[in-house]
Order: sequence, then C-alpha cells, then structure tokens
Amino acid sequence: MSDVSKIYSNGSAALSDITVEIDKGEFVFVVGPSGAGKSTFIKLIFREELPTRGHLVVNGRNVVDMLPAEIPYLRRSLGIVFQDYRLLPNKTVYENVAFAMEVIEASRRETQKRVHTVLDLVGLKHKFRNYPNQLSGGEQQRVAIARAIVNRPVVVIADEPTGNLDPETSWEIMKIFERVNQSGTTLVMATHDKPVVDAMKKRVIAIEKGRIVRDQTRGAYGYED
Ligand SMILES: Nc1ncnc2c1ncn2[C@@H]1O[C@H](COP(=O)(O)OP(=O)(O)OP(=O)(O)O)[C@@H](O)[C@H]1O
Repeated sequence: MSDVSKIYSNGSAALSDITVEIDKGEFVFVVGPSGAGKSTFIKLIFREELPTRGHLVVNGRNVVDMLPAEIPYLRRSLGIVFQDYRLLPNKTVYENVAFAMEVIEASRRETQKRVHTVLDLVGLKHKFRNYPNQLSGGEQQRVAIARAIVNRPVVVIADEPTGNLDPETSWEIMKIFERVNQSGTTLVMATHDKPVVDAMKKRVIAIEKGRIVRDQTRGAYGYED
C-alpha cells in the first residue's frame, strides 16, 4: 500500500495515508482500538472496498485499476477467514471445502484428494460428513480455514478469526495458522486477541484513527482491551 486513504461515502475517514509493504511469507498482526481501521485494511486487500486515494498492489496485481472481471482471479490467490466462519449451512464439512475448488473447476479427483488433505491438516477429517450446526465454534472455524487454504492461496487474510472463541480454542486456530505460514503462505490477521499477539512474537502493525502508529518486527499487542 502506498499513500492509501479510505473515506467511506458517509464521510467517515477509516484510513489515512497508509504506506506499508508486506513481503511474501510474512506473518503480520494488525492491531488497534475499535474503529481504528483494521477491517477496512483487510477489506482493501481482497477488494471488498476500494481505496479513495493511493496505490495498492496485492500479489502483483494493481487492485485499484482492476476491472470487475479480474476480481475473482485476485480472490483465487487469497484465502479469507472471518470472525463468524461464514460456512454454508446446508452443505457438509466436505462440501463446504470442496465448493471452493468447484468454483475454480478443479477435477473431482483433485478436489477429493485436496479436501481430505486440508481437513486432515485442520484435524477434522473424521467430521467430513457433519453439517456446520453439528460443530463447535472452533471446529467451524477450522473448516473455514480448510476452505481458505484448499486452493493453495499466496496470502491468507483473517479478520478477528478468534473473536468468538475461548482461549484454548483460539490457540488451536493459531497453531494451524502458524503451520500454514510455515509452508510459505503469507498471513495477515486483524485481531484484538492480546494473549495471542503477545505470545507469537510476529510482526505487529498498529493502526489508530486510520494511521499506522507502530510497526514492529517481533511485536506485542500493546493495548489494554
Ligand atoms: N461501510 C462503512 N460505511 C461507513 N463507515 C464505515 C464503514 N465501515 C467502517 N466504517 C467506519 O470506518 C472506521 C474504521 O472502521 P473499521 O471497521 O475498519 O475499524 P476496526 O478497527 O476494524 O474496528 P473493530 O475493531 O471495532 O472491528 C470506523 O469509524 C467505522 O465507523
């Protein structure tokens, strides 16, 4: 991002003059008080929102000048995880993950192989026939992560992925993210989870009132909430 600002149509200035570079393979926490602009930062990366000003390149693609038809190609190179899981309620665990591969028209054989591999990685191979409402919150988030990584994205972005989970379950999620990152995937995670950020000692980008106020290599959370 280079001199990126985002002002919503109601005049709300969510981000102001953000310049930051995240390299391939990094693990980055984005922290800051409520309303600081963390979700907006994440939304710009997957082009859910467009910057009002500035340049933004994600995985070699200029997101600002991108044609609407190119957006799906950008998103195929990303895995996105939300606080509220966003699984399809009428599809099984297997189908939720396989669906992401059907969208890119992968073969059935490749899909089967990959879905089982990623469900194994998140520890849910044995629950592939379950529906989301038959799973705990932590299990649902693990399915969401499996879905996010099944197409081998270059970057995984996560907005408060442990926000609805208890501390122990949050750790399980973080261990999975760490493994995903160790395999070379860039990880960008917006979070309020102080214990997680403090323990993991990753790069921390702190945003306050839409501006970067801190960028540390092995950082801490640094807020009281
Ligand atoms: N769609 C929108 N329309 C108008 N204003 C918005 C919109 N989304 C966010 N904002 C405003 O932009 C600012 C930044 O919001 P953002 O959601 O990015 O913050 P955040 O750091 O993710 O907050 P939280 O930790 O509470 O999720 C806030 O003032 C918010 O009210």
